[in-house]
Amino acid sequence: MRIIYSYIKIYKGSAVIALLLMLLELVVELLQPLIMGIIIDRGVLKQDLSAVAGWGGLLLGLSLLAFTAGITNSFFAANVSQGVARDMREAMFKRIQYFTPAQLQKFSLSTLLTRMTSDVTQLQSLLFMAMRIMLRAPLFILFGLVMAILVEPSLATVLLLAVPLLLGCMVLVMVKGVKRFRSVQTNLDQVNHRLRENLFNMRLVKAYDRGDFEQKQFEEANGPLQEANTKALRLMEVTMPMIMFGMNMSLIAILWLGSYQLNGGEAQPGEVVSVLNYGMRIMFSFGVFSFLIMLFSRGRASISRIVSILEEKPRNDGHPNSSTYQSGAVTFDHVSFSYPTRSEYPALEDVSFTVPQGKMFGILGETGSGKTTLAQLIPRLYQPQKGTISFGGVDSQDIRVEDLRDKIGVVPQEAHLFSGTIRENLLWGNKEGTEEELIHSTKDAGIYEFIKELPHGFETKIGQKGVNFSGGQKQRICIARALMKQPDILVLDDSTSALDAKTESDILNKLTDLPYTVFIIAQKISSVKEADQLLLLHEGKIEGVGNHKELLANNEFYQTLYQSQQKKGEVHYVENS
Ligand SMILES: Nc1ncnc2c1ncn2[C@@H]1O[C@H](COP(=O)(O)OP(=O)(O)OP(=O)(O)O)[C@@H](O)[C@H]1O
Repeated sequence: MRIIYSYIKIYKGSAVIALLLMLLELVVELLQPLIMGIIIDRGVLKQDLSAVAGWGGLLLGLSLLAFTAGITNSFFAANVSQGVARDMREAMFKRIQYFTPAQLQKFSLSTLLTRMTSDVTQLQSLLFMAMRIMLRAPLFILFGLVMAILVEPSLATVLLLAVPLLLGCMVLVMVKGVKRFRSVQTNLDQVNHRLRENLFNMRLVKAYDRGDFEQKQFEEANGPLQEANTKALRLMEVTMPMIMFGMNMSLIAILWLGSYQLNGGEAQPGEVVSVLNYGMRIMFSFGVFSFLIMLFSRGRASISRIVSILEEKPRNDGHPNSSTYQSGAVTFDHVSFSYPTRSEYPALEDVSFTVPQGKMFGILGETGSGKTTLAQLIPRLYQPQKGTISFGGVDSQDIRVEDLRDKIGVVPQEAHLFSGTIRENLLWGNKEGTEEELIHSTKDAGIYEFIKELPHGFETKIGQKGVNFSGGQKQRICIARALMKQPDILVLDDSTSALDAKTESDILNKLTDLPYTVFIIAQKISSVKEADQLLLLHEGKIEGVGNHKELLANNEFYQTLYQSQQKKGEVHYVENS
């Protein structure tokens, strides 16, 4: 809650004005039944028209004041609630940008989306209502009771008995409500998850004609959401009539008791009307209160989901006495790593090697052998549990993560392009990049000729997820994007897999001429054969290090791999070229 308060504090001025205006409305509301009683006793019953006009005028004036206060209160309440919601979305977005992959794995993408949209909207409504009516309803119940006691204590006893009983019921409802509304939001996560996955993979769904299956999956997520919603709202549906019944009974009791007192001359008609009026308004406040409890229960569930994102600790940016990054010479020294979700299984075990600045380092291994894991440790997306990774002799832990990543260009396994133009995508790697650099990078990535032939060249629009380009074209644009950064270290994670052998070999030849340290991960020997050094990985452990010739002569693992790939023809092109 303290975090939420720190966001509200920014709008302290508006929030205080809104609350003061709300209190003004409350005071007027509390005075209205009293004045009505006075009009009846002093004006109507005594047939004193001037008293009716005087007190009636006061009532009208106060109503106008409350009306103006209400409108102004809405304005300030909206200012605070919308401002806080905007700031919170921004803060969450910022925090997510600095999430480590482990933190991203902890919160699924769908839950992040729900939290940043639906949960923040819930909080926004809660804040608005808090400043508009949330405090007014309970305060009216409390002070309405006090006023009723002041007007006619014996009649007010009925309310004094009924109100605490009904309040107790409401608190119980609130406790249950928080749990049920939390379940609504969790189910909403599931619906968003299914929706997102389906929309992102629509082409695959169509190709496999799995529309019906997907529909079923969606219904399986949508059904529980409806059930959770119904369950949460049922609580309100049952509570409201119960409260209304309790309050109506109290009003009947007041009327009954009032008629006795009137007959006995112990109370004035105006006093009975006043207490009855307070009772009716308290009943109305209970109605508002139960709606607010629903909002509050839902809002509380949302707040805890928002806060858990904001409370995630930012990544470790290295030690305070950070050394500066020196060079692209990379050393892994007895590195072992397990993913947080599979801590018992080492994805990498005791991996040691050194790559001098400007050399090409190939990483080979069967699927699941730890190649991508190794690549992710280089820009410090994960931290190894054992061993050290150093750059130019400086421990990566001592280098500020921004400095480190600034020097590393990564082309991930999945070629992802953002919607926008080709130019925008390339400049994403280096927003200050010149036209010359764009041409250079795209030429090195073997995609310049293709872009030049497009009717709009670099200004060609890329559809969502790059739908209007082939897999190989996307891979080459992604390589060019990394080259635009002019990094010291380039990490290509199986990024040439969709290219034909000739294009692949042309690009790799270009890369050898560049002064970068290149890590190239591949499944095929042909993709990495020209590398200065090759690292063979098997189940997270090193099976050998050396160049192609050395490994072919001395390493049994490599020989077997080579022979099996030769049979499939996967190394032929480069062998013969
Ligand atoms: N985020 C993750 N959480 C838990 N385990 C993971 C995660 N990513 C990978 N692994 C596991 O770590 C091991 C190494 O995976 P990695 O992705 O590094 O293999 P790879 O050699 O790159 O495989 P491929 O060639 O198929 O991409 C595998 O057993 C994999 O199941």
